[in-house]
Amino acid sequence: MPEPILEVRDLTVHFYTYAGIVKAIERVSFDVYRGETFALVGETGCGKSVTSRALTQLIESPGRIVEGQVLYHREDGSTVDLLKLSEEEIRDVRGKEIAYIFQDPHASLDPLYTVGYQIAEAMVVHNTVKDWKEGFRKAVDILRRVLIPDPESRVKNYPHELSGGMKQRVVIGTGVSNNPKILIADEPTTALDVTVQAQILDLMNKLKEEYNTTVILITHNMGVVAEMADRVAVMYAGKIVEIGSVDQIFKNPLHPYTQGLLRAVPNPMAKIERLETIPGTVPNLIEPPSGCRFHPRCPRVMGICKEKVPELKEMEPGHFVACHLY
Ligand SMILES: Nc1ncnc2c1ncn2[C@@H]1O[C@H](COP(=O)(O)OP(=O)(O)OP(=O)(O)O)[C@@H](O)[C@H]1O
Repeated sequence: MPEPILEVRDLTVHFYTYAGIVKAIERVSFDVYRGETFALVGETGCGKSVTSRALTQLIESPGRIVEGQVLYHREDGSTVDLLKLSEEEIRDVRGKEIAYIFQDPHASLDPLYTVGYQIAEAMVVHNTVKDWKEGFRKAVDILRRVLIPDPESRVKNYPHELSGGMKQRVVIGTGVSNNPKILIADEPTTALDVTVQAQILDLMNKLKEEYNTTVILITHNMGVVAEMADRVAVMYAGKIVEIGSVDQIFKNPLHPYTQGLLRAVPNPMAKIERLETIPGTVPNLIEPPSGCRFHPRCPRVMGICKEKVPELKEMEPGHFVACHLY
């Protein structure tokens, strides 16, 4: 049996805005297993980023409500609910045990400091090195680890002296500097050129193998999922509609939304019929559709879909779907 490192239960995030309450994610539940790459996929605005940020209390808007549980199982056998930790405790978890890589490397690095300083700082702040001197020495090793050529001189560069791909390598290096147990990568390659994207994905796979890090990958790109992930959760309008292994999702997608997503990408593994698009647009999350949130766009909609919210059901071992068809 795979061992969960995270158990997310009924995670809900609402934002109070002038226009109304945005129900960004609603009772989202999933497990992440130790050492796997778990992908969260779905269209823009479906709640991938909110979910990943909520895991470590990174939702900072003043009018937000966060409910549910995020159980984190440490290697020593202890378990904590990350949503219950104090600000100081969760700050220590972030960066040390659970690190983030965000989409835009330009925004993740401070233009005023050298890359060596920024990598060293991540270690000094969390006391994983004894002083700045050790931090700078390790920063060179980290640049080497993320395959930056000539790390001894690059460590003294400012971010503007590096290409986009190199910057994202530095961001990844900062992320892994404290050997985190979980790395949360939110669209880590979206802002980069296609050729550089492949290199960054290769690098992440290599680091994951080397350090047995668990990776949570946020992406809207099913091609990236096929290449990187072990398991996948498909999100639609703030709900998880399907969870399964990459094979289950690509070879036997059950939810009409998952089937639509796969049709939208060239996908040699899928056996499904190819239609061109999913008609319609993503719903407004202030007044989401009743019942199944996908029903207004669903080609197989039935009467019950408008009335009843479908729960996730296990259709084969490890393959869950929330759809009234099943
Ligand atoms: N601070 C906020 N206040 C109000 N609504 C918000 C806030 N942050 C996010 N949302 C809303 O929550 C929903 C989910 O957003 P989220 O960023 O998680 O989507 P996403 O799937 O990650 O999209 P993308 O791929 O574009 O990043 C969206 O409707 C978004 O507008």
